[in-house]
Amino acid sequence: MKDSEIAISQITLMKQKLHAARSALDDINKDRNDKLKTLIQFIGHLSLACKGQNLELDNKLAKLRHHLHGYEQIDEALPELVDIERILKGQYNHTMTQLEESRMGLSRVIRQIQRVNSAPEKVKKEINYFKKDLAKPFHTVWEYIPKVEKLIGFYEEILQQQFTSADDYDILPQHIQLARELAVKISEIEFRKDQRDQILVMKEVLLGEISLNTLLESYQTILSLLLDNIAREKSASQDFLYALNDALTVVRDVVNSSHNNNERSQQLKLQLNKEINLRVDNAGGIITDVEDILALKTQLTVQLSSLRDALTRKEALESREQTLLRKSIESMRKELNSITQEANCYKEKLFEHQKLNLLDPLTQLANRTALEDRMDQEYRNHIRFKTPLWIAVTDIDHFKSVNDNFGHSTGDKTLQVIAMALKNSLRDSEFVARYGGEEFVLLLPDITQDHISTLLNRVREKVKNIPFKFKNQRITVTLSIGAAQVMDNETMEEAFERADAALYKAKNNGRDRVVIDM
Ligand SMILES: Nc1nc2c(ncn2[C@@H]2O[C@H](COP(=O)(O)OP(=O)(O)OP(=O)(O)O)[C@@H](O)[C@H]2O)c(=O)[nH]1
Repeated sequence: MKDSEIAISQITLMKQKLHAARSALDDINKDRNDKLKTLIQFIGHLSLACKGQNLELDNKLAKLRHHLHGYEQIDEALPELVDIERILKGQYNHTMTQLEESRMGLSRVIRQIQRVNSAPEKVKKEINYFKKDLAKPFHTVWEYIPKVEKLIGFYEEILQQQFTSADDYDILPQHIQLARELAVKISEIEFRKDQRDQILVMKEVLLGEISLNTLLESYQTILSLLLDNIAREKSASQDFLYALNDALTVVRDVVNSSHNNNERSQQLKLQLNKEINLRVDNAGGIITDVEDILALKTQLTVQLSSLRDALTRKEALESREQTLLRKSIESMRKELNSITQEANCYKEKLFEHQKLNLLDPLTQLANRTALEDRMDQEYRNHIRFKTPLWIAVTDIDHFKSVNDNFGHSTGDKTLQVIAMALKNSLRDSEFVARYGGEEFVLLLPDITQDHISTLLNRVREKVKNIPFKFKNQRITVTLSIGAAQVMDNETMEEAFERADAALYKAKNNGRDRVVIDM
C-alpha cells in the first residue's frame, strides 16, 4: 500500500473516531441538560411544596432555581443542595414539634368539651373515642386537619343542642327580681281604662312563677301599650288643632263675606242718599218756583211719593244688612261655641294628665315629681317668711316580709292603707308624697322643734295601730321615721340627706321609731 493510501485510511479512521467522540459528547451534553432540566423541575416543585413554611428555605430554593440555568455541571449546585438539605431537615423537626404541640392542644380542648354536661350522650361517646385516637402522635399536617374538623363538629352538635333547648333556659334570681321590679313599675304608670285589666293580669303573672319568655313578652307588651298611648296623645292634640283650624277658616270666610256685603250695601246706601237729597232739593225748588198751590200740591205729592219710595228701599236695605249681620254673628258664635267646647275638653284632658303625672297611681298620693315641686314652693316660703320647715322620710319596716308571706297584692293594699293613714294624719298645709317603693316623704311647715317629735310619733303610732289582718293573722306594720329641719343657708336637698341619714339610724336602732337630726 502506498503511503498516501495509508494516510487516507488513517485519516478516515480518525474522522470516524472523532465523529464517534462528538456524538458521545453530544449524548453526554444532552444527558446533562436533561438532568439539569429534571433538577430544575424538581426544585420548582419542591419550592411550591415548601412555600410559606420557612422563609430561608423559600429564598434558597428560588436562588438555586435561578442559578441552575447558568450551571455547566450539576456538581456546581452541590453546596447549595447541601445547604437546602440542612434547612429541610430543620424544618421537618420543627414541623414535628409543632404537630406534637397541636396534638396536646387538641387534647386540652377535648378535656374541656368533656366537661359540658349538657352534651348529647352520642357526642359524649364519640368524644371518648376521639380522645383515645388523639393519644397517637401525628406524622403529617394532613393527619392533624381532619382531627380539628372533627372537633369543630363536636362543638357544632353541642351548640345546636343548646340552641334547640334555649326555650328551657332556667329562670335566674335576677330575672325574678326584674319581673318584680316591672310589676312595681307598671303599678306606678297610669294606663288607659281599656288597658287596665290587661295590666292587672300582667302584674299577677309577673309576681307569680314566671318563665323567661313570659318576662320578655311582658316587657314587649308594656312597651307597645306605652307607645300606643303616646301615639294616641299625639293624635288627640292633632285633632284639636285641626278642629281649631277649621273653625278659624269658617270665621274668616264669614268675616270676608260680611265685609263684601258691607261694601255693596255702602254703595247702594250712597246712591239712595243721593236720590233722597235730590228729591228733597227738587221739592225745595218746586216750593220756590210754583205759584199755583194746586200744581204745587200735585208736584209735591209726586216728589213725596218718590221720597217715600227711596226711604222704603233704604229701610229694606238696612234690614237686609241687619239680617246678614245677625246671620254671620250667629254662625261665628256657633263656631266659637264648638271650638270652646273642644278646647275645654282638651283642657280637661290635659288637666287630668297633669294631675295623673303628679299622682302615684297605686296610693293616689303625690308622686316624686309633685314632691319636688312642693319642696321648691315650701323652700321659697321658708326663705321669704323665715318660717320653720321640716322634712321627714319614712319607710315601712320589713315590708319585704309582707310581700313574701302574703303576696304582692296584699303588699299593694297595705301600701294603700298606710298612704291613706299618713295623709289623714296631716293638716292641709302639710304634705306627703310616695317617694318610691315603701318610702314616703313628709313636708311639715310651721312646726316648732318642740312639736315635731310629738307629731311624727303620732303618725307612727297611727300606722302601728291599723288592725291589719292577713290570712286570718293579726299583723302589726310599723314605720321608721327620720326628720330634719331645714337650717339657715341650707338647701332642701341637704336637709333631705340629713333626714334620710336619720331614717337610717332609726332602722339601725331597732325600727318602729322616730329619729330627729338636731
Ligand atoms: N307590693 C308592693 N311591694 C313593693 C312596692 N314597691 C316596693 N315594694 C317592695 O318593698 C320591699 C322593700 O324591701 P327592702 O328594701 O328589703 O326593705 P324592708 O323589707 O322594708 O326592710 P327594711 O326597710 O330594712 O325594714 C321589696 O320587697 C319590694 O318589692 C309596691 O309598689 N308594691
